[in-house]
Amino acid sequence: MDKIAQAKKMAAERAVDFVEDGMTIGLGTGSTSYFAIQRLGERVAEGLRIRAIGTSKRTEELAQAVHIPLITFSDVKELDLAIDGADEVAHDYSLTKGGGGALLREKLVASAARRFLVIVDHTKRVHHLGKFLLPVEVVPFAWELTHYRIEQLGCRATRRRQDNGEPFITDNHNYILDCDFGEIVDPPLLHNALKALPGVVETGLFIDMAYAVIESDGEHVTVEYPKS
Ligand SMILES: O=C[C@H](O)[C@H](O)[C@H](O)COP(=O)(O)O
Repeated sequence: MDKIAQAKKMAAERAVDFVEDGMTIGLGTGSTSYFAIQRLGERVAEGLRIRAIGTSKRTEELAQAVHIPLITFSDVKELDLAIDGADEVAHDYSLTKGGGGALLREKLVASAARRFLVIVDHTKRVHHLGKFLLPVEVVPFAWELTHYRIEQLGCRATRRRQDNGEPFITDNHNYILDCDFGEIVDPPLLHNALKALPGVVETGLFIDMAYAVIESDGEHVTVEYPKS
């Protein structure tokens, strides 16, 4: 396992230490969350009783494969904990998410969690967000108009494609526009401007959501609590 994968694994496994018997858990999407799901599966095999909601179809499949019982928001309206990765973490703990296209479900799940644990390797830390293109989920109808209006806000936006060249379609049957705004110095301002556009479903900006940021460089793990 390379150093970055080791860092992701260490951060993910530290997050799973927060999980207690009987909890309801939001399961993130991506290569870092993968390690959390695997570790949770081990603990479930040892007798831990949890119920979980996945943030993508891929995550639901991974959870089922390790026998984590899945529920839906018809069963609960609040989760004890959500664990998820991020594409960037800024100095003010705002996040960019959606590199895997799961941002809408991820934001819904994180917003329902009493504590949202962000798990990252050290390469994800930045001063201001923006090196990683900002994913914005848009409805397919009139996406060209939404694309135009988003670019009018001051970015270059590209509709995400799959490896085979076809448009990437989210689990919610929408498109993703990857937006290059340069350095994002005021994430709430940008988020609000994007959300005001008809056709924008959600942005990958996660602001004031993290309860803890758990970071590893593959040797050490640090836990920061932004809200304390
Ligand atoms: O849509 C994907 C998610 O926001 C991921 O949490 C994010 O892209 C980080 O993924 P990874 O852990 O693979 O770097």
